Amino acid sequence: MEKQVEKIVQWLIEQVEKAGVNGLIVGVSGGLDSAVVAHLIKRAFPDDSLGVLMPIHTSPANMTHANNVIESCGINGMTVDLSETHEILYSQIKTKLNDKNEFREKNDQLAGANLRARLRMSTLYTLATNYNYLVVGTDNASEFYTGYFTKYGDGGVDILPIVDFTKQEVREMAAYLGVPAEIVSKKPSADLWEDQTDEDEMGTTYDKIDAYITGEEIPEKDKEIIEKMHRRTAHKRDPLPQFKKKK
Ligand SMILES: Nc1ncnc2c1ncn2[C@@H]1O[C@H](COP(=O)(O)OP(=O)(O)OC[C@H]2O[C@@H]([n+]3cccc(C(=O)O)c3)[C@H](O)[C@@H]2O)[C@@H](O)[C@H]1O
Ligand SMILES: Nc1ncnc2c1ncn2[C@@H]1O[C@H](COP(=O)(O)OP(=O)(O)OP(=O)(O)O)[C@@H](O)[C@H]1O
Ligand SMILES: [Mg+2]
Repeated sequence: MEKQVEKIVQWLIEQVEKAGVNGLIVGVSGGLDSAVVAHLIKRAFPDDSLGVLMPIHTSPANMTHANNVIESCGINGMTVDLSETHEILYSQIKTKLNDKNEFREKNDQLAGANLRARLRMSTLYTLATNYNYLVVGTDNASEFYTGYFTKYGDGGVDILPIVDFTKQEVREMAAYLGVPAEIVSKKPSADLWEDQTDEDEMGTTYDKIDAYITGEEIPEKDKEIIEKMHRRTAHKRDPLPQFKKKK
């Protein structure tokens, strides 16, 4: 693990040099993936790394976890509360839709949730411009394969240091890096609505996804769920479709 971490840290330094910027920034949620990334970027840039807490009606427990991450790695921290911004923008959009009688209740939760992720992305890029930093993504291999992220939300980033590691590998890396134990053992959640857990929403487990993408056999039912997610989200990984004047 030590070698692996050293390699990632070196890679982060190279990315910053190549881009000609000053450092790195990440959103810190109190979850596992961002805890690992915060620790990694602090190692790469002790004086030029920033972890940003962006609560949107976030639970006190998650805020405590996020603050514990900032403390455990000693990274510079900042909190930008987006609760009111989210409320104002989403209710303005909903008012417009309701005026036209076109508001679709069944898409309400997902639309509001994806807006959270995109407000966080906008906040990170605003800060990145200020400091001349790159925005670091927290996607792991399991999330990337299944497309379990918001396009241009938490998926809207400059570099992906842990995208080649399964959730289990990220958990092992977290323990090695000194991420607080309660975060290492916590259930993965996008916190996009109350009591959301990734595994409930996906209908399969990270253990199964990890096993599948590393070539192990898993039950047919889980294979189908994972392959369906992978197919449905291909557009998030592929280059943008571009109309060409000439073929
Ligand atoms: N074939 C296609 N070609 C090009 N674009 C296509 C497309 N199909 C949809 N689209 C576009 O993509 C949009 C749908 O994608 P997207 O907006 O991402 O939304 P979608 O994939 O529907 O939802 C995001 C999922 O990621 C999960 N998530 C989000 C954020 C964080 C985390 C976490 O683990 O922390 C998880 C969330 O719980 C939810 O299940 C559509 O509204 C449309 O604009
Ligand atoms: N409240 C928040 N404040 C700051 N960033 C956030 C917040 N919520 C989500 N994010 C950003 O969105 C990313 C995607 O969330 P995701 O839940 O996949 O990762 P995580 O919370 O770090 O780990 P886990 O998947 O184990 O919950 C986070 O890693 C973080 O960068
Ligand atoms: Mg989370």
